[in-house]
Amino acid sequence: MDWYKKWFSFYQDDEDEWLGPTNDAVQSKELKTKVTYQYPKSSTNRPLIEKGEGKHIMHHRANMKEGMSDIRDLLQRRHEADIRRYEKKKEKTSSAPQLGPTSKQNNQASEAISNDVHEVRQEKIHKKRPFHPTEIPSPIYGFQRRKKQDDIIEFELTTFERNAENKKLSGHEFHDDQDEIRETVQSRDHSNLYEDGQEKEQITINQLPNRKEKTDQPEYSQQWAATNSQITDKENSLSMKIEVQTENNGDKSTSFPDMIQSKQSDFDTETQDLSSLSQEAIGKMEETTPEQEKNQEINDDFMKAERTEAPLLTSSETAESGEDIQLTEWSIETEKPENHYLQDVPTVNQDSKQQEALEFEKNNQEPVMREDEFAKEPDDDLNKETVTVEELTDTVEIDPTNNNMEKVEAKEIQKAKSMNEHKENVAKEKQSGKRNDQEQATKPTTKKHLPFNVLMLKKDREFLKKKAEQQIFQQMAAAATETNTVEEQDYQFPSRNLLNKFTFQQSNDEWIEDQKAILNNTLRSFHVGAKVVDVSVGPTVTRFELSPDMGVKVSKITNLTDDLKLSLAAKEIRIEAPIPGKHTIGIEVPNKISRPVYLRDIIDQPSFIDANSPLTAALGLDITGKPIMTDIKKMPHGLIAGATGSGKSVCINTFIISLLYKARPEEVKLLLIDPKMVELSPYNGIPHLISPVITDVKAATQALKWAVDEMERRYELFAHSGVRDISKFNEKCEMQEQKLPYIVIIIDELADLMMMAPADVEEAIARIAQKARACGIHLLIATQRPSVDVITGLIKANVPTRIAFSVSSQIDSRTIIDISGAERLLGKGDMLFVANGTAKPVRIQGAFITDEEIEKVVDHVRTQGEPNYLFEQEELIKKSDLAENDELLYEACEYALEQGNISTSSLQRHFRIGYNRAARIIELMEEKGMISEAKGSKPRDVLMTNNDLDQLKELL
Ligand SMILES: Nc1ncnc2c1ncn2[C@@H]1O[C@H](COP(=O)(O)OP(=O)(O)OP(=O)(O)O)[C@@H](O)[C@H]1O
Repeated sequence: MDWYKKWFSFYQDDEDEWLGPTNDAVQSKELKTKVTYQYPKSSTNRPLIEKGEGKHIMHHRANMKEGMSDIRDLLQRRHEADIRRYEKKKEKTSSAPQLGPTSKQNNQASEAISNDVHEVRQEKIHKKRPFHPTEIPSPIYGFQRRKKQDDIIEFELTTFERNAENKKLSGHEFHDDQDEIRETVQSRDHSNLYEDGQEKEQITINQLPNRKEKTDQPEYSQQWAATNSQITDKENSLSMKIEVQTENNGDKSTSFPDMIQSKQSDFDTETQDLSSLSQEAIGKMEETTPEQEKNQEINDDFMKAERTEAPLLTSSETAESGEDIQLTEWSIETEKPENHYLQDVPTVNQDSKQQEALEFEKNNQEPVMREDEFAKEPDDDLNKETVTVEELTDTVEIDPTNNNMEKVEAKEIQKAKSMNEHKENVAKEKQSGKRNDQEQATKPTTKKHLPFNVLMLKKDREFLKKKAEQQIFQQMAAAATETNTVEEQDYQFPSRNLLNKFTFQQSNDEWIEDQKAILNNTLRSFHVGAKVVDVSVGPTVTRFELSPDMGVKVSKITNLTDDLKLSLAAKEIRIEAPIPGKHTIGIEVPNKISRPVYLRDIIDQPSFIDANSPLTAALGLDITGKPIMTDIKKMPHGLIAGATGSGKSVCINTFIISLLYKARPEEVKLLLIDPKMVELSPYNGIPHLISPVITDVKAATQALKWAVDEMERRYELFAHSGVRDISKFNEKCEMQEQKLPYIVIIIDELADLMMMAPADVEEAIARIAQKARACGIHLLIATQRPSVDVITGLIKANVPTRIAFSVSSQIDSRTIIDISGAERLLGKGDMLFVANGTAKPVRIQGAFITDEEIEKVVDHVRTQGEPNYLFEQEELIKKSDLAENDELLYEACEYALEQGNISTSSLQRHFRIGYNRAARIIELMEEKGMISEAKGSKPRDVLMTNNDLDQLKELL
């Protein structure tokens, strides 16, 4: 058997794949192979080399050695050729620069040699693939590199560009046709793709009416319905294929020229395109069926269609591009009677449907995009479409078998679905974009505007803020314009006859003479040299003016207050020593019969009528009977304080009614805050109001904050306008509607506000009192508790005008007007008025107004216009609640709902916040009824539901 082994081993070197019986020689070779190609020791996983591969490598090595010797020879020859060429060149430079035939031959020979060498080298190098330690083979692809996607994309892009160019040249609406077919098929549910073939047939019939039904081939319809969008892509691919075949054949025969001509006369070109597309889609679908025989038949059909293309092209002479060829050939195939798959299919509403498709196409035409921008800026969807076309082309040609076809079709279905979704999105975007066609027309290119500065600097923020505020001011001015113009035209001041007028004539001459005599006698009895020189009879008080002798101290007289009071038998006397501007000391004795002061008495006065300021307010009559009125602009803020029942509310009413008699709604706006809820409520609905009368303390606080913001806005406006105050600003305004109204904020009871939110209220009042004068915002604060915790030093220091009604103690009087005297007032409108800039108070009997009078005036004013409220109380309350809430409140509630219970410590841990904040959040949650009360050391129960959480989210 040795000869047999020798003979066998002789062939073993050449037969790489031979695996014969084992012998020593073979084993030794295999061992050598293993030793030679053992991988270096490392932790890296290496692919195993099988025995057969080792033999391959050995064989390649042997071949490589031979190849290397060849390469060496070729290199040597090439080197020699180079040397000869170099010498030739040298000779040329020295002699005539002409290339003789020999040099050309040499060059050609050398190039041929070099090419041979290069080929051989490439071949050998390709065969040789030595192990490279740094190169880790892929577990899937091994050493073979994965095909780069870029190449595919490049190819696809070039294909797309070519298609786009062809479309541009042909002017056909092929893309729209595809879209239409795709959209009609997309309306079907893709989830039942492989369930009922009959249903899919119906889909095909309904959506593409000119397509012929084929009931004996349900799988074709299934594929058609499943690959709705890919059908058109396949059409493209097949058309491309047929184009190539057409070019190669060069022989284009006409199988059905008559039928083509008849159909061309029936439909226009675009309709034919549409029908041909859909028909070809079915043809394509049929081509992708699992039956190979039918595939062959379909291929035959395509070949026939290809042959029928030639006369149409030659006759029309308009189809210049490949796309045209493609479209036309599908239209021919649609009507082809030889296609036995389509013979029995009836035509359903062909004319009407095609007409609809044509109209739809015309309506959605975008010639500018198609002609100019289509080729320049290809859409992504078109790109994707082209991708699918190429992919489908490959799959159709490569996988003719049934199993492969099914797999490919499944992949195609997935791709088609994804592409359909993309198409839908693109279609929606296009529809929305069509609304702004004109705007887009002004933008020839869709270049993105890239901001050069992406950081928002502080300067930028300030600029934007100022810009926004200016816009707000302009909007406010515009809003005021609308309301003011109407109000100015319609507003009429209330008549003075709406107020009661009483004539009170009473002679107290005897009583005055008696009181005068009593005073003189009393002073004489106390050995004080002074006598009554003048008597001033006021509405409630008569003032006797004493003129002290020389050397008599004023204090001597003032110390006799109680003695005089006793002798006069007066309820209360007040000594004003000395009377400002006089050499006399006044002793104010209450009248025996006091006379009320009505508002009409003040309003009827020429001084009030002639007053220019819209903020003129009537106060009352002084001791001498002189009407006293004040200008709120000059106050500029007032504090009204007095005991209960002293007449504060009446005083405020007279202020408001006076303003209604002097100011138009566009001139003065009122912000009424009435925690007592009943004092100022009659004024609801008048056009002078900024908001309805605010009765809630929280809303009042927010309203004061709004006033502060308004003050700040106005000052910024003045700064922009270059004026210092509101009067100058209003003078500068050319139009009435641009003028700013004065704002009078009246708080009837400050004590309530100070009890609820002392810090916020005091801060707001202080800020308004400090700055708001120039911007036309004025405060009138009334309180019945003139204690230092209500009228704080901060408020007092910024409210210069004080009105003190009767108080119970001298301390309260000092709190209000910094001097005593208010404790000696008689009440019922008896007041001490300390005007801005004056040190001495003036005793005034405040004007009185009845509720009926108020009602009449308010009714009249209400008829003059509707109020234009800037905000409602509810909004303010909501805002206040929001301000009180913590930012983490909602998240904390959510967390509590998830956990089922909540505690301060768990909030601290979860949100990483401090104890104070966590405890405040817990309190807020408890206050809102979200969680239970404290249960000692145990966590609180959660009482809220998901609905509560949703409501809380809406509120926040
Ligand atoms: N100027 C006035 N002339 C005559 N009577 C007056 C005058 N002012 C108040 N009165 C009388 O005093 C009463 C109480 O007045 P008013 O309600 O203004 O007091 P008040 O200080 O507001 O009390 P409260 O703080 O409790 O509301 C009025 O009903 C009225 O009869």
